Amino acid sequence: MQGFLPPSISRSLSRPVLSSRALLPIRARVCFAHRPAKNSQKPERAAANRYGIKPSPSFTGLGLSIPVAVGLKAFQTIYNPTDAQREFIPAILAGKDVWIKGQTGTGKSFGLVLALLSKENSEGMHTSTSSLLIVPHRDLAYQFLHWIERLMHHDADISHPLSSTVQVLVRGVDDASTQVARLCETPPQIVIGTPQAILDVLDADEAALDVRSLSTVVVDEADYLVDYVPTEATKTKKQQLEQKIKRHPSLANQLLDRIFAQRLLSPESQIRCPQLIMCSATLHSGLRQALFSSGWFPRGAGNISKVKSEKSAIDAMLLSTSARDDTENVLGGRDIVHCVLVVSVDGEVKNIDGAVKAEVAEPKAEEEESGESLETDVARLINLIESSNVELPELGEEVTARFSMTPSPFDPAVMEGLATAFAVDVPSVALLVLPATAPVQRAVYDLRRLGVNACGLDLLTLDRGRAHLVRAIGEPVEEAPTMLVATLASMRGLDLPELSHVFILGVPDGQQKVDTYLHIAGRVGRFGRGGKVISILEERREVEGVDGKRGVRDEPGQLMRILKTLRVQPTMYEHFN
Ligand SMILES: Nc1ncnc2c1ncn2[C@@H]1O[C@H](COP(=O)(O)OP(=O)(O)OP(=O)(O)O)[C@@H](O)[C@H]1O
Repeated sequence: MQGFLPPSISRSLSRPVLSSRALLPIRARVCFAHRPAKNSQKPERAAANRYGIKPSPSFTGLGLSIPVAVGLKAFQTIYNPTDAQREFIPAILAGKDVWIKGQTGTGKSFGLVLALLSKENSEGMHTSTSSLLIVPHRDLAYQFLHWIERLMHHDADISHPLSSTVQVLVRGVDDASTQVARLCETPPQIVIGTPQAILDVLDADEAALDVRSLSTVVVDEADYLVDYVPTEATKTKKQQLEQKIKRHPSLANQLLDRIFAQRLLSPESQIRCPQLIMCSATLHSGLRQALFSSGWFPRGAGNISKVKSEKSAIDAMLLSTSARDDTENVLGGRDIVHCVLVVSVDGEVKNIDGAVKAEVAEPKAEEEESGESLETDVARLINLIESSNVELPELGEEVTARFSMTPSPFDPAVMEGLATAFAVDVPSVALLVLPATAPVQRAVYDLRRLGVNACGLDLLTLDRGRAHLVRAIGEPVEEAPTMLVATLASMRGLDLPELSHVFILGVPDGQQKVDTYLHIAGRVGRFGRGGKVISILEERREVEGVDGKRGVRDEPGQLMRILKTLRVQPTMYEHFN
């Protein structure tokens, strides 16, 4: 890292100036040369002693630092790296620019964390920030924070504060000046933030986060954050998009332009800039072209290690019907079942035409096995409604009062269908994904009134929200099954281990509908687990447009086109046969 530092900062470093890139073979020695003097025990041994175990050689063999490999013991299901992690972790540690593409839920983001923590000195205090991790939304930032806390601060013995390892920059929690003060007081090894919040801090005080001292910049969910023109767009559409991007570049583009400003100014020179890592389940050729011409990478881009992991780590996890390398639309998860429910104008809920019976018999709820049917489900639902807490304390009295007097934007029949499907099938936690601009609180209110234990997805402030990150799979849950409500803008990349069902209201909107569906569906079926994705749609109907013209809205038709691209055949949701 120090190779990039301005002389003033390099001089101020108390530790020896060594390049992590050049010193991979002696990484452990470099990493631990800077532990606090009070601890004379060799850091490798100290870290291993905390658990009385040796870290897995399969992880340390990749160059992960010993404390990180030991910290993995806090994750009781992680024993060996995936093939993809085996490929990209050494590439990152060697300082290469890397693009990582692989199915949802295959450990890309987690592997990134392991690599970033193993770069430079992962223990003790830091003089400047070495890694910047750019994420699309705050909940993903908190998920990364939570992983790092578990990996590096799992033990009361650890003397340095979490804020010296990692800090989060997101809007709506602290203002920029508080964040600046915190960064100056304790420069963390890693900063995780949304583009907007990082730009806010840079505008408030550029020195608080010196981008020239960064050794690594990571963009997670890169295709969501970075501007690009899809190759399949028509010529006119391409021209429109190119102009729009020129006039209004995304915040991530603005941030990356700022970080790589020197290289953009003199592309021919060999100015050393941070290594740049792009990661997503969907890195299309349009984005790859945009990255090649962005100027952020060194000319020629011969240094890029392209890691494409569909076939390697996760052979066992490929959805057999949808592993299509050519379209780049690959669904993670072997056992994801896709269901589509259509709600008619008069409120009837049924499976979409063409849905097939589930191939493998699903585990049946006790009451179904005893011969009871949907009537029992409905009775259970009515019970839930009667016993539900309609005071909605988390929403506040004022909001509750306002909602009780205003009509809901959600179709009541659709919400009822959703509540029934939830009541009859969800054992623990489900996620409801709304369109990007839909009001989350209103959906929570409507669902609560239907007896659903709903709450807005919030991994920061709600204890029970955060609990969903921590709880181990299969751990008994005390509270009633929960429906976490999020929008399309806030679900990318999230990993909630106990999630079994994702409900999608309507058809994913936006430019890349197929990708969006794939990312939503990818919240379940992670790391070999199963799951159900249930879309709830209005039946095809005539609607009046904003211009007063009448048209047809055909949600079932639109969704079937998406599923066809993914080579997915909808499965019957048996409760609605
Ligand atoms: N080597 C491993 N062995 C077992 N489990 C792992 C391993 N690496 C990661 N995991 C687990 O896999 C889950 C998914 O990881 P992660 O969120 O990194 O996937 P992802 O590929 O980034 O997904 P997405 O594309 O949706 O962002 C996490 O619960 C993580 O703890």
